Amino acid sequence: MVNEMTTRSPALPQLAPRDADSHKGDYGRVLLIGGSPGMAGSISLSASASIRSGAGLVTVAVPRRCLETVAGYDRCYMTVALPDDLKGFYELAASRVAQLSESATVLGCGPGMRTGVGAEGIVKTLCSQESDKPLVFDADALNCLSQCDDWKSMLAPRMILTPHPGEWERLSGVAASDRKAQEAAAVETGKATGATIVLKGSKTFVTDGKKSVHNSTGNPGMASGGSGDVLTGVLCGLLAQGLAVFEAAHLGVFVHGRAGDLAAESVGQISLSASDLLQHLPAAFMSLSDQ
Ligand SMILES: NC(=O)C1=CN([C@@H]2O[C@H](COP(=O)(O)OP(=O)(O)OC[C@H]3O[C@@H](n4cnc5c(N)ncnc54)[C@H](O)[C@@H]3O)[C@@H](O)[C@H]2O)[C@@H](O)CC1
Ligand SMILES: Nc1ncnc2c1ncn2[C@@H]1O[C@H](COP(=O)(O)OP(=O)(O)O)[C@@H](O)[C@H]1O
Ligand SMILES: [Mg+2]
Repeated sequence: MVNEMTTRSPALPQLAPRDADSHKGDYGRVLLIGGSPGMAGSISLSASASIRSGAGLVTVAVPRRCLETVAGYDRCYMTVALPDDLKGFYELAASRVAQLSESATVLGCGPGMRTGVGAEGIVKTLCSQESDKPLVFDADALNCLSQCDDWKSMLAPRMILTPHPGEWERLSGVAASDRKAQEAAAVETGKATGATIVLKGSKTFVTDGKKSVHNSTGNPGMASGGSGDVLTGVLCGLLAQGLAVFEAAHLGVFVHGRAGDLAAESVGQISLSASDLLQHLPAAFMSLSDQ
């Protein structure tokens, strides 16, 4: 059980107003790593969401075979091709990721990446970096972590993990059907590692072991492929603007759900797609000043 006495539920964080003479360099450089043949759209959704969430510059690193596809989805991010084979990232991709991450201020990894040797190498490389750079792990980055016996020892306070209940079951060993036990495991993991866990669902739970909050926005129209990929990008965008790790997660899930609620008003829950979430992020951010 999540103990109300041991975790605090904080107020919704805010982004600071932009200085009139600020420039893109002031709003962070996001590097997103993921995608594979057949799942090129997932990492593109993340990257577009980072841009819509205020990141100054966004670069997407994808398997070489996906580069043109991903580049064709959106003109606003940059793309980098990594070594690949037919299944996704090749082993040599990890050292290239290490180089690329030097010039990034925020890292996001996992959507559509698959779980081969190359992907595992990337996850291990990112975890082993001596760095304070915020790092978001989603989808197949979490599945790669779950294949490491010592995955908890690889976590650090700079990290946000965004599992859905199936992914959290793979990691924590707690059944997806037992929501309360899954939330308790998230609190324990936050306490033990300092990482922030975003346990997704209809009332997404955010915890770093000291502070916890249940999200109040969102609707079942968001139960559609790619919704979580968008969240990954939103979180990276907020981190790029300097929000602290837990605060970015708290505000990110709220804005993401608000975009879903605005999208549902526009297209209905049945037709709502992850692309609609992207389109409604601007109105969701504008609505924050009404809070
Ligand atoms: N357009 C794209 O290219 C897309 C690619 N995607 C990628 O597809 C790969 C596989 O991800 P999936 O999440 O589909 O596959 P998973 O096998 O991780 O998750 C699906 C299973 O997890 C469990 N689960 C999920 N949500 C749950 C919930 N709320 N409550 C209980 N159980 C739940 C269920 O057992 C479900 O069958 C990832 O790399 C992901 O990023 C998806 O994001 C969909 C869109
Ligand atoms: N019934 C629901 N109510 C509110 N939000 C939901 C609901 N179903 C899904 N979502 C949200 O949609 C996202 C789904 O994430 P995920 O399962 O990772 O999707 P994908 O991997 O397809 O992108 C999460 O942010 C989750 O909170
Ligand atoms: Mg997902």
